[in-house]
Amino acid sequence: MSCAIIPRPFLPKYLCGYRIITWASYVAEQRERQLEYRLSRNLPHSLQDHMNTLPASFRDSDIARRIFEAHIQEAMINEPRAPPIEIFDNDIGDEVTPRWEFHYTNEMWYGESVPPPDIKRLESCKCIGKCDPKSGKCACARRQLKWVQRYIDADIIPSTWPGSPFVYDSKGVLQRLECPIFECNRFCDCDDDCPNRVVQNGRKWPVHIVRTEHKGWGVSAGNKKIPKGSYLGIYAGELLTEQEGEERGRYYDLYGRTYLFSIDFHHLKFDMEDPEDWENLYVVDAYHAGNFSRFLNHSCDPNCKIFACYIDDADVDKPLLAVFTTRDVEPWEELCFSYYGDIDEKREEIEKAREGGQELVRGHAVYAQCRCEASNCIGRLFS
Ligand SMILES: C[S@@+](CC[C@H](N)C(=O)[O-])C[C@H]1O[C@@H](n2cnc3c(N)ncnc32)[C@H](O)[C@@H]1O
Repeated sequence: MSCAIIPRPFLPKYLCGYRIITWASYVAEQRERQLEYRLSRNLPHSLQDHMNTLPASFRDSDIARRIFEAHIQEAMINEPRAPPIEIFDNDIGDEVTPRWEFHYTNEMWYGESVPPPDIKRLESCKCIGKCDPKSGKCACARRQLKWVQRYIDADIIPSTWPGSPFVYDSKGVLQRLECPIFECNRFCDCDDDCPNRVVQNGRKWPVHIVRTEHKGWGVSAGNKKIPKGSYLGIYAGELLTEQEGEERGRYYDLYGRTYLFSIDFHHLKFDMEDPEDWENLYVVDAYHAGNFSRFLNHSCDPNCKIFACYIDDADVDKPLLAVFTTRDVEPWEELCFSYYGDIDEKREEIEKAREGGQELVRGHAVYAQCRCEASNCIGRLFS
């Protein structure tokens, strides 16, 4: 614990009547303040409302497409190195833009009864410049290693690992494709270009929103190959309690389209005697608010995955959902993740049910035929 900052009462110091402000005193004060965060009840909707009053001929015009792209660009203010996102005209279907039904945002919007980010309990490192994960002194490296170790103990990942305790290499490429990610945070002493700051520094790879043949809108890579382990963006949206997610889910199921993501990562169940007893606390809903990642379709042979990523909230139940590639992606290839999490586990579950004479088919519109076209497709969505 020698490097972790442990919150303690902070007593300001004075010199000749002037208050002395140091980085340590600044951090101590900031910890006592509430981090500004967005409330889902304040989601803007005037642009969508306005567009929806205009005739369909305008909404289906190139001007509408440009307005949508400008709306996206506006939300990219915290991603200075992110290439612009185009709504790609690939001549599939009639829609020129996605429906004007959501606010484009890269942020999380907190729903009713969701606690604000817990910054008081954040552990932070005291590294100078870039963190040296092998020094043994970096509190963030030690915290990451502690979680990696739990995966090793649970036999989920091999115990031999030639890399550093961080899950990223020195260029910010994700090396460990199984564990949650613990990045350095706002109270760490290290620089902004520390190799343990990737998600917080934003997307760098080009992606586009495209029409697909059978799955509505989707996301494709741009004109560059994207290497395995590259960060693409967070699955942004409203952070809701499980109860609210369930209520909304009932409508989405009937409607046949859902943007709900349950925060039920493996590591959250580690302390449970029986993981079946575990109860989900939060979900992310990208229906009314979200970014390009709300258009990521499901594939039974995915090239992306969503990882739990912790930055400025010490509450382990409220990670950011960070999308990374899990293999090299060709230029213009569609980007997809598995809506089932571990698709092989799901495949086994379906096989077992079939052997037992059961079919896991449910009634609502959302349990549709999977159109991912993978050779090992399991056949249905959300079954
Ligand atoms: C998170 S949204 C993805 C974006 C969506 N395609 C759109 O146009 O907004 C999830 C919905 O996309 C469709 N979808 C995603 N993956 C699919 C697949 N493999 N096969 C068929 N439909 C899919 C389903 O309607 C699903 O409810």
